[in-house]
Amino acid sequence: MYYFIINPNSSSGKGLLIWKSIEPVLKERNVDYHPFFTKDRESTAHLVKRLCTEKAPATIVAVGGDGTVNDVLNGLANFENITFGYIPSGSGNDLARGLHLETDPEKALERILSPTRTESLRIASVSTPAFSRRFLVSSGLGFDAAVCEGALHSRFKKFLNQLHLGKLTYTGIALKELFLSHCPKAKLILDEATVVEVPAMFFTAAMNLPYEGGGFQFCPKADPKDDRLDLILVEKMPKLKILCLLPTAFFGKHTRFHGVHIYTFKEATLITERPLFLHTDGEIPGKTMEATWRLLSEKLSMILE
Ligand SMILES: Nc1ncnc2c1ncn2[C@@H]1O[C@H](COP(=O)(O)OP(=O)(O)OP(=O)(O)O)[C@@H](O)[C@H]1O
Repeated sequence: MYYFIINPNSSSGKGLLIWKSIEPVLKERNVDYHPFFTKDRESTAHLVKRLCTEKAPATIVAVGGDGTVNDVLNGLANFENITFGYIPSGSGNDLARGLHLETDPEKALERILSPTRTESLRIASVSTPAFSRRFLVSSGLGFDAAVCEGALHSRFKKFLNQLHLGKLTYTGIALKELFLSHCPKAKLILDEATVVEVPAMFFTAAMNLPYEGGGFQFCPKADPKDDRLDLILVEKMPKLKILCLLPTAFFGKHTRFHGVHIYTFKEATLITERPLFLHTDGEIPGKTMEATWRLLSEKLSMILE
């Protein structure tokens, strides 16, 4: 049985249009399926948890952006009896980019119905004193999360999405945040062994896949099939230098800049001198002064081709 979890409002309504274009294929092919439309983060996770416990074995298919996948991931249980498929309909689409997934909805559906490659992917979590969330793509603290927070409330996002220029939302907000950003003192502890003191931190992101923020290849070697997470830490640097650095990150060439550090780890804790926004796959669960990222033992069986 296929359970489709559809965020109709992903990418300003594109999710619903995509669903309307693929549902006739399911009917035509007499596929056993059940659609659910999401409302918000909590109810999606709750629904997925119920499906995993009551309906497994099953294939759960998310139709939405990276945030919708994150909401589904946070409800998943009974991993060994669940197969996961994804039809991308977001504006950032870093999950699809990182896994080289098909983005054409009908072709993506075809792959899910007749898969030729399903792989076990590592998933990760972030814990703060106030909350915990799983993530599949990345989770960051500082500038990248402030950009996500800005995009969630952007008046221009809908307009730009309609012009298929959703990525520009992030670029515009990134420029604004760059000039507003204050870089706090921070301490990074890697695998309970290495301590890195950072006099002024621009942002830090733990990454399971190479891209975040709509195509920034911040950790080019991040791989959800290996046993480690990658982490990028960018120190405070002149704003002009950041403006030169960010475009190079689209090609993963930013790592040559002085002040950019890449680490790999199984567990890392970041402590900052004041609360900063934290994101998980582009969604903002809150602000925190302390975050611990770690790889989880559960593996997600995901249809890739
Ligand atoms: N029916 C709904 N209406 C409005 N918002 C919803 C609905 N269902 C879920 N959401 C919210 O949408 C968020 C996820 O959006 P998603 O990331 O999938 O799309 P997007 O923001 O358009 O894409 P991207 O992250 O790629 O920019 C969820 O965290 C949830 O809070």
